[in-house]
Amino acid sequence: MTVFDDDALHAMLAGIPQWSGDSKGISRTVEAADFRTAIMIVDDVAEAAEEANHHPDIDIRYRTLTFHLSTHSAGGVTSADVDLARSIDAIVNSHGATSDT
Ligand SMILES: C[C@H](O)[C@H](O)[C@H]1CNC2=NC(N)=NC(=O)C2=N1
Repeated sequence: MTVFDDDALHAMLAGIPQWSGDSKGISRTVEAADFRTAIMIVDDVAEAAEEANHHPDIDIRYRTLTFHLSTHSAGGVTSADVDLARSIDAIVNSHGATSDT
């Protein structure tokens, strides 16, 4: 899988504006209504990750979740990360969570 260089990544990030990062990895932090909702989001993301065979690193702090995406095997950010970012955005939206800014 092709790793995005800085220019390509910058262009990709324009399509997933809630994500930021660099060529090593991208991340997004969200805040859920409560801890249970945060864990439900993690559970749904786990399903999406298994389906895609592509897995995020997830940091859980009470109701704040941070998702980190990179393609370990490729050593950078690839289209698999951008695809999973879009899936995570949809899941987060479906649970009414918002970006923690
Ligand atoms: C064997 C299996 O396909 C690999 O280990 C997959 C699983 N999930 C993965 N997830 C991520 N983020 N990067 C990978 O390189 C990766 N590799």
